[in-house]
Amino acid sequence: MNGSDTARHAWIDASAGVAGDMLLGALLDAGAALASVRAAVDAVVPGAVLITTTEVTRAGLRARKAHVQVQVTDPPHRTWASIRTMLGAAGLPPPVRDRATAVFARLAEAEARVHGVPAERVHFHEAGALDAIADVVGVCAALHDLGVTSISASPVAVGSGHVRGAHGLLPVPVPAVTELALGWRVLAGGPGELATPTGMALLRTLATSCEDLPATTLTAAGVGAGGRDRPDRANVVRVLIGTDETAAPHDALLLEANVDDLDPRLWPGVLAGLLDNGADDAWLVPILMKKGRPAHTLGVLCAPDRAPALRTFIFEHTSTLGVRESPRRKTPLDRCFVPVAVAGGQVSVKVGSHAGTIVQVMPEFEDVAALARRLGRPERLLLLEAQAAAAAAGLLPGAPA
Ligand SMILES: O=C([S-])c1cc(C(=O)S)c[n+]([C@@H]2O[C@H](COP(=O)(O)O)[C@@H](O)[C@H]2O)c1
Ligand code: NI
Repeated sequence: MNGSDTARHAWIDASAGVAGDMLLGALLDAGAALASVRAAVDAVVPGAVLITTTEVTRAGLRARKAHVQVQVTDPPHRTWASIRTMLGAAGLPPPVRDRATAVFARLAEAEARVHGVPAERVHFHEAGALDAIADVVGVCAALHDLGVTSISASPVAVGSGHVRGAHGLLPVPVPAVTELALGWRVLAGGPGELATPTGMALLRTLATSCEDLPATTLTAAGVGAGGRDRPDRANVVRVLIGTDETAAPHDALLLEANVDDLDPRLWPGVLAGLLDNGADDAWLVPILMKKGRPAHTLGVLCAPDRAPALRTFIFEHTSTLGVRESPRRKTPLDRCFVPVAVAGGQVSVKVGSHAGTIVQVMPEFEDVAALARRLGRPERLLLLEAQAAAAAAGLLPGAPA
């Protein structure tokens, strides 16, 4: 994943439609590493699919086509419940696992409503299941690799007419897309099936608002191709990624809970687990509660899209009966990490700047501690040496960033 913790917003242009492989192609075209995508998909369905890309043209525009080739003969039918288990057991980075699970849950709920069966019993058919796993896990891994922290999307062209599939002739938008589109702006946009269930489930789960391209500093763009080439309109999904270089305040949520009855030995694991699950920060404040009980307030700061997973984590790992939350404005400094050499090794130095001037220079303490252990030297001295090395490299408060 991109090493910086700068906020990155991805805007999906679905004005010509959306499908899972188109979105995957667009994110790979925007710079996501194919190796990261393959590793994530392979962790869920080892050796079952091969993902490649080719450059193609669609109505004369260059675009990247993602190909998902199924490598196994006779793949099994998979229920939503079995896919959820596979995603949970694959050892994916938590944001990838949680986003992919949420997308499949939404897809399964839509199919369940359309077919009138419980979501737990929804089947993803044979090769289609592997295809959908590759698209969903691949897209979530690509977003993670690109360091995307928030997503919005345009209105979606869903198509018109009819399409022939496992259920015979279906009207377009197909029923699952119609379910998934509830609450989103859509238009026909042309003949044929322009939005597929997997593409629509990805968009509806990952994007938090339907909007025109928001004001941003564009840093990357990718074009993902659909299967067919139409002369009248490029059959593509575009992804535009912006980085807020001025580090303007952005939305965050503060989750809080007062707890007076958790075994104190559990708290370090809780705080570490919250950070592993995407919290920006997690801390405890000692308090005196009702009835004179010594207790703690757990505080968790996070991006809004991480709140559902973090709320669940708090309920599973602490004894609280509720979590309150409040919106916060965050103004982060622009940050980057610079490696500096010290006797016997290297330490990463976090450099914070504001309006083009360095204001904070701090060696990463974990690096210092690890090097001190390896060299058998005092942490205090290595910390001073790293600060001196940073200063010698011109990394000083007041210097231009
Ligand atoms: O297999 C099923 S249950 C199925 C349901 C529906 C409904 O709308 S219900 C639609 N389809 C069609 O399958 C292909 C593949 O879709 P992906 O999302 O996997 O790309 C597509 O044409 C759907 O309309 C299948
Ligand atoms: Ni269906």
